[in-house]
Amino acid sequence: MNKPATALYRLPYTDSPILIAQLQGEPQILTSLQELNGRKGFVIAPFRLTSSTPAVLIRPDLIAKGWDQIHEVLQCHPELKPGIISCGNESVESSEPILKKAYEEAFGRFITPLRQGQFRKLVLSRSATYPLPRDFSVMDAFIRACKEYPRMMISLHSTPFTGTWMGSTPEIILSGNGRQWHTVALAGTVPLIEGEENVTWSEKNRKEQALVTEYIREVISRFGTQSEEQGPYTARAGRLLHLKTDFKFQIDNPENIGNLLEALHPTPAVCGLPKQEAYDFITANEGYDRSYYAGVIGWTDPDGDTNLFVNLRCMQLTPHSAVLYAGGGLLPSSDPELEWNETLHKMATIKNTLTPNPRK
Ligand SMILES: C=C(O[C@@H]1C=C(C(=O)O)C=C[C@H]1O)C(=O)O
Repeated sequence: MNKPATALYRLPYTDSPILIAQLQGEPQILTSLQELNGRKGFVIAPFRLTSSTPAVLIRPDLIAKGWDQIHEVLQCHPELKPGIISCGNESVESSEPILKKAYEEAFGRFITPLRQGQFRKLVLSRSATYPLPRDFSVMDAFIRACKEYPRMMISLHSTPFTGTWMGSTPEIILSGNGRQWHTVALAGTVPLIEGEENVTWSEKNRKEQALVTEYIREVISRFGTQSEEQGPYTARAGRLLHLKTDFKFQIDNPENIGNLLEALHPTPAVCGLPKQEAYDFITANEGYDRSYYAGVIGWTDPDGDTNLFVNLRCMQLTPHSAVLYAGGGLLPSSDPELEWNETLHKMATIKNTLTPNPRK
């Protein structure tokens, strides 16, 4: 029998994780984000829906809140324990020079149409595979991520359809309840150096983020009333800084947030502009499958709180390896070396949780 579908997550600025588990049957497969209208559960949706990467909804047969309750539940239901413990020793590590060469080639495919004016922005991403350290415990990694990244949403989810993923994302796609909703335009990245959060943002970073703001403003104007905008301001995410604009808005019918989600996802923070063309271009030219990276994860409840995030700074776990994912927004002025370094910095967010003594 398959292991039950589970999701363990910790919201930003809280210290109380939540465990959701479906005890009977398989999670529901969704054919679009719109199908979330009126539905409750933990969502795992890919960047692009395919038959091998469906969107799924974990039905909350069991909900445990806080470590005490979670430990109690795991004692009664050991089958819900996140199961990956490393078997070590497989040689799975991707070679960095090979990865960099593939990235530079993809960069070349992306930058040409950007410079020809076919796109205003394109997000280029990549993956890298690392062996899991001997005795790796995913639960320990989750706890380390919770401690290390108090401002991020930490998640660890596993279903027979989607596999096991862990991540620390800084990006809300949609949160709220009743009529009050919140989303963000998050883009532009620099490393945090000696804790200094007061940085001057380059023209490229400001432009990149402004394009996301413009897009989200337009989507909200179609769905919401009374939108309030705050930003852009500098927001810390682990050892990185981003530019962020908050949108607070009202919607009349929270039953239909699936429609809004379908319109928002994927935003130009992970895709590009114009949206559909960028989406098709990325699918055809990025050179790998993003799978659940840059998709949507989180809790949705038409009668309570909804907290949905973009699945970033994440990895897929197998018994031997972790596949890490990261990307960044390209504009016509982008430089390949800087963009490659940005993917290294972003990957380090989740890579640092693999071992007990990460790089400081
Ligand atoms: C694409 C990622 O992050 C997104 C892209 C950013 C950028 O291009 O600067 C910044 C934050 C996120 O919206 C990622 O983490 O992989």
